[in-house]
Amino acid sequence: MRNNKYVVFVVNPGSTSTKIALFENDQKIFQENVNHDIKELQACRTIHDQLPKRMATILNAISDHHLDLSGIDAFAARAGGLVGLSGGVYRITENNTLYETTLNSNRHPNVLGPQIVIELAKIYGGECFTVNPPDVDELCDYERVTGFKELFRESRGHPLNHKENCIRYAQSINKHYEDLNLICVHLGGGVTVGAHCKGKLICCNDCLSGDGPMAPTRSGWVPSSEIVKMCFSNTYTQEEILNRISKCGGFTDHLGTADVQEIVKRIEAGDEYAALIYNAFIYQVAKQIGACSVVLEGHVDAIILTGGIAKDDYLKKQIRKYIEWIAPIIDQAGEYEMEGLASGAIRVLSKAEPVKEYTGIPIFNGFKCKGAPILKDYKG
Ligand SMILES: Nc1ncnc2c1ncn2[C@@H]1O[C@H](COP(=O)(O)OP(=O)(O)O)[C@@H](O)[C@H]1O
Ligand SMILES: CCCC(=O)OP(=O)(O)O
Repeated sequence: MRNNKYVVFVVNPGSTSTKIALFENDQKIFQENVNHDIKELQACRTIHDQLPKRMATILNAISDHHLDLSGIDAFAARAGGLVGLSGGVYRITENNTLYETTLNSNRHPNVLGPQIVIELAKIYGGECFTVNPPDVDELCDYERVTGFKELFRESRGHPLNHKENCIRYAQSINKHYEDLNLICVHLGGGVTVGAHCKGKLICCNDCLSGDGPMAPTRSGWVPSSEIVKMCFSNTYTQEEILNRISKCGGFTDHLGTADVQEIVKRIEAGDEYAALIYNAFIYQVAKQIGACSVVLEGHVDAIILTGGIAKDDYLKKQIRKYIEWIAPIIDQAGEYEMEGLASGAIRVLSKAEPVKEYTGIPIFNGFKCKGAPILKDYKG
């Protein structure tokens, strides 16, 4: 502690950026967002090969900005690559199951979070946590059912940012998150559109599995039979196809960049193909918002737009035309992931909330109804 305040350093490795921030209690005293060149990241064979670059970015920022980490209480990082789990704050240590699981996952750069904070804690001291990881799973059963009896849908997205945005919006109108029905739209390197029904994220696209709208670095939905044909064409490796779905599909595939500001400049300069792709993206996001409004049976208190792309005025103008009839649109462009990570760590440090230990046992263990296949037959 410093001056009776908890000191927490936050690390957020995203698909297009590394964000860091320093908090004293709920006061953010420093934040830096480093946007990486997507081609440079893709040149790394695995996500784990990105670690030295991301680590150097962070250590340079600490030294360039003379950040004082003395008396640090905790490091909090976005993590990922876990099985479906309940929401909350999870401990990270060098030999716990959570840490080991992220070492063995290559799905998204957020799996680097635990390694980064463990290294920082070795230098500066302090405990390590992650908060509401992307794998938090509160889906309703209808969301899980697919047309293949051995496959079920999982939730993988941005619950940290979704929930922090919903909580803050609820507070702004003197209500509780648990009293409202909200649609939260995270528009970042990955894109998720979720229906929050009285405090539970009951419907959300899995943005790492080709589900939902396309995104700067994700394919989104693509007809399955066409992908199957590509898989068996002897032209692509499994890794190449998976990468196109979850790492370099979407804007990167079509336009060679994940940078929306660059795409908007191209559109303004008359690039018709860039306009087609970006307008189709806006249409796909709007369509998913419509789907969420149906899930909530039309009782939608607000639609919250968040994430880096929500800063784009053109997108906000265009999307409004499709969705303004559903509910008020709340502009919360940017994100509250850093605040969500810091406040989770502080809740645990101050004993306002118990810390959880990750077990590696998935929260969903099969449908409860008579006649449903037993879980070992499913592949999530
Ligand atoms: N001012 C802006 N206007 C439009 N797009 C932006 C702006 N700032 C960032 N973006 C876009 O937002 C996306 C990254 O969003 P962000 O929420 O920071 O993502 P992540 O954490 O997933 O890397 C990128 O496509 C980036 O080009
Ligand atoms: C694992 C899903 C989280 C995600 O997609 O994050 P980014 O949008 O930061 O890539």
